[in-house]
Amino acid sequence: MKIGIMGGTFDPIHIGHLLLGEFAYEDFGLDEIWFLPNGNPPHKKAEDMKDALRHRIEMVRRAIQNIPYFKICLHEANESLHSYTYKTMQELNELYPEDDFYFILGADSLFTIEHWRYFEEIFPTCTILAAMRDDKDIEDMRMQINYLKQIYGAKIQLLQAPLLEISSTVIRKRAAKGLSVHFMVPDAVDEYIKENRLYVTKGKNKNGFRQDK
Ligand SMILES: Nc1ncnc2c1ncn2[C@@H]1O[C@H](COP(=O)(O)OP(=O)(O)OP(=O)(O)O)[C@@H](O)[C@H]1O
Ligand SMILES: O=C(O)c1ccc[n+]([C@@H]2O[C@H](COP(=O)([O-])O)[C@@H](O)[C@H]2O)c1
Repeated sequence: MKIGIMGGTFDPIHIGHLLLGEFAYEDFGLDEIWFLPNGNPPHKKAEDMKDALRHRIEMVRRAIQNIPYFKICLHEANESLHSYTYKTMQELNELYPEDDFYFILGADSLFTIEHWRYFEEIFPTCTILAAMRDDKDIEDMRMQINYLKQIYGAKIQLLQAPLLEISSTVIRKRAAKGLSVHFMVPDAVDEYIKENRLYVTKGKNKNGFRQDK
């Protein structure tokens, strides 16, 4: 099978993530997309992420529940260990030797990938599908893709999905102010955020969720 891996913090999952999954699925003829919530991402503050994993996972579950080719992969769902993409991808290749993996990411991730742990070891494990995002224009993307291909022998393809200026940060900020996040997240996620009062209180709330300034 051809499996797309949509890795993220998903704090919360939003329609930008889902559209990347959908376009990767169609344009590259993938069989399944696995949403991979990271447990304890090394690049985000541990104290900010504490206790939030359960909610992040539940929001992913609800967002994808009616789409048969979208699955959740809990390989990194461990709060007490840092999750590193090179390690996860090596392990997924060992667990599923018959399958081909496609790691889906946005432009911001493509431009910082050289700062990831043992990033060169990611390239033999998958094809990267890189989508445009925000301020990066297509020429910058093409140059970065060619650079990573030439220097590291990476397999990278441009993923052409609709440009959406949407981020989990904006959603958290709006929810914190009591503003609507309707249409930015699926209805089931919107309801979950409201029911659990995620992102709402001043300082850190009882769920340990981040509060953005
Ligand atoms: N609107 C978007 N367009 C393209 N790529 C996106 C978009 N939102 C997220 N991504 C990509 O999805 C992956 C997971 O993103 P993540 O879960 O960190 O969401 P985020 O919106 O970037 O979160 P935050 O605002 O908290 O940093 C990353 O590779 C990121 O580049
Ligand atoms: O392995 C690393 O060092 C590493 C550093 C930064 C990000 N990542 C992965 O990149 C994906 C997108 O990350 P993020 O921060 O945008 O949610 C997600 O799967 C992270 O685990 C991985």
